[in-house]
Amino acid sequence: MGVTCQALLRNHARIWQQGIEHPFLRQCQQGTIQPVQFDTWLVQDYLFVQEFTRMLARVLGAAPFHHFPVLLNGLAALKEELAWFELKATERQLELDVPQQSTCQQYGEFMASLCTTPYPVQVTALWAIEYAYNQGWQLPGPMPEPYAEFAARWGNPGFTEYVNQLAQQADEVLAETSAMTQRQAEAAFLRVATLERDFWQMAFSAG
Ligand SMILES: Cc1ncc(CO)c(N)n1
Repeated sequence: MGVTCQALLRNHARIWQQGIEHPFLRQCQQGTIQPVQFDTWLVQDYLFVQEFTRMLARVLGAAPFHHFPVLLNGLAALKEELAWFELKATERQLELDVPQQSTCQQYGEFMASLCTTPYPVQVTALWAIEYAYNQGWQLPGPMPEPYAEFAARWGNPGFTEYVNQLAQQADEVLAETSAMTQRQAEAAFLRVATLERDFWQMAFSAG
């Protein structure tokens, strides 16, 4: 049996769950997260999205042409998302010109390293990164203010549809690739799950 996105989730359910379920998200849903924790996440995630945008641009550069529409939609959405982060930071009076914390830096280095891997590995990692936030922000259930719009950003049906399209594109190329590349895609998936857990923990430990 070849690797598919569903198979990765099934075979690594526990480590995946650790990447998408965290006290940080639970406490957002309960309204008990501390401002310093939330603000640390907000600023570091803005820095993350800058690196993630670079990654998506490189994935586009490696993609077959018929995958362009979905990836270009993703890039356009990130343009809007970066501006939204800047607005949220202004509202909360947060300084965005700060260093990346170690976990954010490690995540950035991982995303940069993907450019030397075959496209099926890159698109699997891309799907996993987006699906982690899609599930992570959705699973706790509706969030109270001021967190509702954060949950809606990654939990909304349009974003869910985008993530499903990424899974389809990943599955298509995974089916045609070598066993070695499939193993590399699996390793990238596991690395995303671990980095996601670490990223929540980084913010949760702030203050
Ligand atoms: C840490 C992290 N993972 C994923 C995304 C996007 O899906 C994000 N904004 N931040």
